[in-house]
Amino acid sequence: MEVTTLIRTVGLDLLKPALPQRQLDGHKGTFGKLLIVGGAVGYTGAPYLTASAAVRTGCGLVSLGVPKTIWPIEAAKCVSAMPFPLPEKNGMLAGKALPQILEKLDGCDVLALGPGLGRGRETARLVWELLKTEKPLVLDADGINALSGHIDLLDARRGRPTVLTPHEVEFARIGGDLSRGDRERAAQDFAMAHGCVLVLKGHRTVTASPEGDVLVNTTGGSGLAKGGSGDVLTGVIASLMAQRADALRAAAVGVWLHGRAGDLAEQELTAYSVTPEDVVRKLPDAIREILE
Ligand SMILES: NC(=O)C1=CN([C@@H]2O[C@H](COP(=O)(O)OP(=O)(O)OC[C@H]3O[C@@H](n4cnc5c(N)ncnc54)[C@H](OP(=O)(O)O)[C@@H]3O)[C@@H](O)[C@H]2O)[C@@H](O)CC1
Ligand SMILES: Nc1ncnc2c1ncn2[C@@H]1O[C@H](COP(=O)(O)OP(=O)(O)O)[C@@H](O)[C@H]1O
Repeated sequence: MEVTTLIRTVGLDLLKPALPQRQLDGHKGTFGKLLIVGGAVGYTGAPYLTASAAVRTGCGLVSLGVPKTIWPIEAAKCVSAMPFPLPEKNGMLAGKALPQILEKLDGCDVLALGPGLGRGRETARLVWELLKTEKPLVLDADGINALSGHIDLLDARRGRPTVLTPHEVEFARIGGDLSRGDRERAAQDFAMAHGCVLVLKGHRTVTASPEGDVLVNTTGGSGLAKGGSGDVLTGVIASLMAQRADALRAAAVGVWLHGRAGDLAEQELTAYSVTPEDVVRKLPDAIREILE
């Protein structure tokens, strides 16, 4: 089937109605419960960045499941989220962690899976099992890598809200075709073929929906080209989904906010000196621009 690509640029017309409302008398449960699963020995920053960004973007309750060896680090860093320890093997989450993750997920609205997870056989199997959840899912980093050769597990989620956030190398690993040099078309083809919202990261990130929508982002620059920036983006998108934004809007607003926060951080600190933590710190100013 030939699909006409209608490419739209993300602007305030789309952003204003898509940002979840804050009910004045809402309590923490009103604003959603997010479970983040990730982290490994060597990747302690990634889950911390995801959790910080999720809290800063408005999610009511953020839980963070990490391998037990790194749990004391996350517990010390993430005072506004709730890190908990999980069984591990070789510094990465073990298959034995599955029942505990599922129990926690039962009480949550959204799962964000992958930041800093590492690439091992057992963690991949864990990802395969967690893909079966009915809950909305944001899959990033090594969560995406675990899909390599197992894309049928993504296809089986069709109809359930699923956002994938690959950079170009991760996109290629799961069958994304950039050989024509057309990022918009490649993202659209993938999203439609696999029934997910696909966020193809990079300068001018492309967000595509299973229905064929293609949204091109205009915010963000080279200050974001640092390890950990993508982990921040995952937290922003998952937080918006926990606040009941649908997957496409959460992805489009999340990408814009993340890029705009990066731009504002660059203005203050230069593109050289911005860190992913600075991007998290600038999220409130980016949110304010949508609200005003
Ligand atoms: N603080 C922490 O804890 C952090 C933890 N992290 C965790 O590390 C894990 C591995 O994630 P990863 O993304 O670093 O590794 P991988 O998937 O092998 O690909 C990366 C390589 O691909 C290449 N590349 C080429 N084009 C590219 C493009 N457009 N966009 C991006 N990359 C592009 C480029 O290679 P190069 O150009 O150097 O040849 C690049 O080096 C994962 O779990 C993640 O969450 C990180 O988030 C960092 C902070
Ligand atoms: N030059 C750039 N312009 C705009 N955004 C960028 C640029 N370089 C990187 N980014 C953004 O920064 C993030 C990097 O994510 P990723 O490559 O997954 O890094 P990591 O896994 O280390 O966090 C993505 O959201 C990407 O779109």
